[in-house]
Amino acid sequence: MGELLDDVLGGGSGGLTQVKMATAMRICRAVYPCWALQTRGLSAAATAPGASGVSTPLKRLPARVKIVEVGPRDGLQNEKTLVPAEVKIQLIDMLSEAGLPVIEATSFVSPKWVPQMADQVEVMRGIRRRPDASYPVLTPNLQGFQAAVRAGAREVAIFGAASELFSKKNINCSVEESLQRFEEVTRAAKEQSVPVRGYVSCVLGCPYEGKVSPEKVAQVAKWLYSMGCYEISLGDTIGVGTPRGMQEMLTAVSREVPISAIAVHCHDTYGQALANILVALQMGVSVVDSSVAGLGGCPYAQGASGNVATEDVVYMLHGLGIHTGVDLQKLMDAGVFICRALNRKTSSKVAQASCKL
Ligand SMILES: CC(C)(COP(=O)([O-])OP(=O)([O-])OC[C@H]1O[C@@H](n2cnc3c(N)ncnc32)[C@H](O)[C@@H]1OP(=O)([O-])[O-])[C@@H](O)C(=O)NCCC(=O)NCCSC(=O)C[C@@](C)(O)CC(=O)[O-]
Repeated sequence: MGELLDDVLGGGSGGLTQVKMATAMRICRAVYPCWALQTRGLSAAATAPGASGVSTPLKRLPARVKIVEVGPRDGLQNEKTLVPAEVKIQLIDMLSEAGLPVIEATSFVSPKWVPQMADQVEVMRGIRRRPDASYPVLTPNLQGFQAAVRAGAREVAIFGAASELFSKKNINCSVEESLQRFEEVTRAAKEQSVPVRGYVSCVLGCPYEGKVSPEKVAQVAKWLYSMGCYEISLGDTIGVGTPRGMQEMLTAVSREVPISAIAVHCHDTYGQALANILVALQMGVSVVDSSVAGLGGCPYAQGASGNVATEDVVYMLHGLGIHTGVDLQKLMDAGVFICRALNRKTSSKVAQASCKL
C-alpha cells in the first residue's frame, strides 16, 4: 500500500493536486476501514483483527480487558449545574445496554462536599440492573457505606490517596486517618459480603504536593489490598503522568499487589492517557477505568480534566484485538445522549471523528 500511495502522491508532475489526494483517500478507505468512519459508522473501524490478543506485533497484551465505566460518578460529580436524577439514570441504563461490565453509579459522600451526588438514593433505586453487570458506589466512611447498602448498593469503593495534602482536601483527613475509616468500611462490608474496590489517587502527581513517589503509592495500595479490597485502582488524578512514570509506578505497586488486582484510572489532562494505558496493558494490567465522552474530574483536584474517554479506550482495545464485550456504537449513543443533556461537546476523539456531535 505504501508503494501504491507513493506512486499516487509522488509520481508524475504537478505536485499534490486535489485529484491525487482524492485517489490517495480512496486507497486509504479501501485498505483501512477506519478512514470510512465518518461515512460508514464505527463498527468496521473498531472490529478486532482477531480476538486472541496476539495478532499484532505488540507483545504481552491481555486477551480481554474489563472496563470500569466511571462517567456517571467521576464524570458528573464536578458538573456545576445539577444534572437531574432521571438523566443520570438514563445514562446508566444506556451504558448497561452498551455492555459495560462495571458502571460506577454514584457516591455516598456528603452533599455539602459534592452536591452533584446528593441524589444517590434516587439514582440507585431508578436504574435497571443487568444481572451480569455491577454498579459500585463510592463510600468514604461507615456512614456512607450504611447508606449505600440501604439504597441497594451491592458493591462499594473506598478512595484513598498517596498524597497527604490531597487526602486532606478531598476527604478532610490524613492518609493514616483515612485508612482507619476504610477499615471500618471493609470490616462491615465483609460481614455483609459486599465486595470493596480501593482507589489510590495522585499516583503520578498531586495538584498540591507535586511529585509522588512510587513507593508511597505502593504502600497505600498494599494497605488497601491487605484490608480486603479485591481490586486497587491507581488514579492519575490530574493526568500528568507519562509512560515512563506509569511503568515505574506499576513496577513498585506490582511488588505489593498482584498485577491481576490492579486497575488504572487515567485522566487525560496532558493527552497521555491512552499511551499510559497501553504501557499498563503491556505490563499485565487488564482493568481500565474510563468515562463516557471523557467527562469528569475530581472537584478537589485543581486542573484535573476529564477521564480518558471510554469510546477511545474501546476503539484502541478492539483495534488491538482485545475483547471488551462493549458495543462501541451503543456506547457512542450514550455519549451523544449525555453531551446533549449537558450541552457539551464530547472529549472523545472517536466520537468527534464520527461527526455525531
Ligand atoms: C468524607 C467526608 C464526608 C468527610 O467530611 P467531614 O466534614 O470531615 O465529615 P464529618 O464526619 O465531620 O461529618 C460532617 C457532616 O458530614 C456528614 N457526613 C459524613 N459522612 C457522610 C457521608 N458519607 N454521606 C453523607 N453525609 C456525611 C455528617 O453527617 C455531618 O453532617 P452534619 O452534622 O454537618 O449535617 C467529606 O470530606 C466528603 O464527603 N468528601 C467527598 C469528596 C469526594 O467525593 N471527592 C470526589 C471523589 S474522589 C475522586 O474523584 C478521585 C477518584 C476516586 O476518581 C480517583 C482519581 O481520579 O484519583
